[in-house]
Amino acid sequence: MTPAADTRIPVNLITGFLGSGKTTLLNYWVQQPELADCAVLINEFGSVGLDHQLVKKIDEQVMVLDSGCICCSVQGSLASALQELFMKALRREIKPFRRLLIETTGLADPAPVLFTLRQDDFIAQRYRFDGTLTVVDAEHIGGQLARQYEAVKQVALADQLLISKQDRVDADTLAALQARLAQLNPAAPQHLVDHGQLAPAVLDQMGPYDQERSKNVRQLLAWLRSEAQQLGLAIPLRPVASGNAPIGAQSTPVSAHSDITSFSLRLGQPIAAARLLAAVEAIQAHFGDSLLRLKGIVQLAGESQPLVIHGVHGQLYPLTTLGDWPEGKAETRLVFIVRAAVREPLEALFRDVLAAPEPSLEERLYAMFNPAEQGTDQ
Ligand SMILES: Nc1nc2c(ncn2[C@@H]2O[C@H](COP(=O)(O)OP(=O)(O)OP(=O)(O)O)[C@@H](O)[C@H]2O)c(=O)[nH]1
Repeated sequence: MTPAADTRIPVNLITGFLGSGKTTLLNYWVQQPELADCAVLINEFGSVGLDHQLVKKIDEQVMVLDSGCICCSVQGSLASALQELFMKALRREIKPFRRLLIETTGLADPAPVLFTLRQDDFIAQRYRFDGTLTVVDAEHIGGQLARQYEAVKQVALADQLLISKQDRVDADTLAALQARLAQLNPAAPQHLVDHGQLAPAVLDQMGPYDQERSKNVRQLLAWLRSEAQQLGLAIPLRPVASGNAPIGAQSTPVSAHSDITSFSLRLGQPIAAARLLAAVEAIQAHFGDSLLRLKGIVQLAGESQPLVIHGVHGQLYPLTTLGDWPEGKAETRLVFIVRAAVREPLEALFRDVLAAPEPSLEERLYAMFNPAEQGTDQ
């Protein structure tokens, strides 16, 4: 079939490690007129989905798949979600869409998702895979490539590499990163993305998806495995996919990312800004690299608007405002993605610092003039 005669809906995967900037890019894209007729499917790691609340244009075109990570436990749910979207558009329950963007979890392996798109007959007849865009965090990717096999695979399987957070690194670091990415994936063009801003025209440079290249995926994966073994990276075991669980159904969380876990906190009372920052600083200081990601919606004392908090490893980003409270409910909802080994002590420390009484003025002055004594009590 020639590309022009192919009327199937193009599907793009937007992948990239935890906190790399996928939702920020999607937020920009869903507001661009060129992408007015696209649908978005967001998959999240963890029990509490937040990303779909953070994509500004929340309407029926944005669908969340939160029953697990699509690369491991919920390939059946992915197939159901794709079917449901298609049937809803057919019944005019949602606007017909001409492109589908799937945001994977930050830990996803793109390969099984590609497999689902090709193997399910219903889907293969209605959707065509149109390539993977991998968002790469200029500041953190070096450490992620060294420690996480998922990050290496996301880069290696990309059709286009989108480098975010260039503002956080110097020119030499950026040049070294670009050379490293070219070494890992010489075929993928690289684009710089500034706070999510990238012209959606990159999507036109994708297709037609190179069938020859996709045949080489197996070869590429075999090469990656041997590279990873040499580098001493843990290769996640791939579990058997569970059946056709409906979207949002509670399925037993089977995950290939077994050394990583998530937990969430909901707090009904407003939090003092100083307490929240102290709690975040404490877990960042004590658990460093084991804290992969923190994100959430926060109800700060004295603030009527919801605020969005983002942390990636030891980095905390400036708080931003969100228009409305999700589901009209004012409460703090925080999601942590951490190495399983530290989950309990990290959660306990966070709760303890959050619940601690406000320091007195004397204590604050003392801490200010004796900074060396800070953080040495653990
Ligand atoms: N300085 C800077 N910050 C950025 C840039 N792009 C994204 N961010 C920030 O990085 C943080 C994480 O961005 P997200 O878009 O939520 O990342 P994500 O990949 O969707 O995260 P997960 O879904 O948890 O994997 C947010 O605070 C963003 O504002 C950028 O180009 N520069």
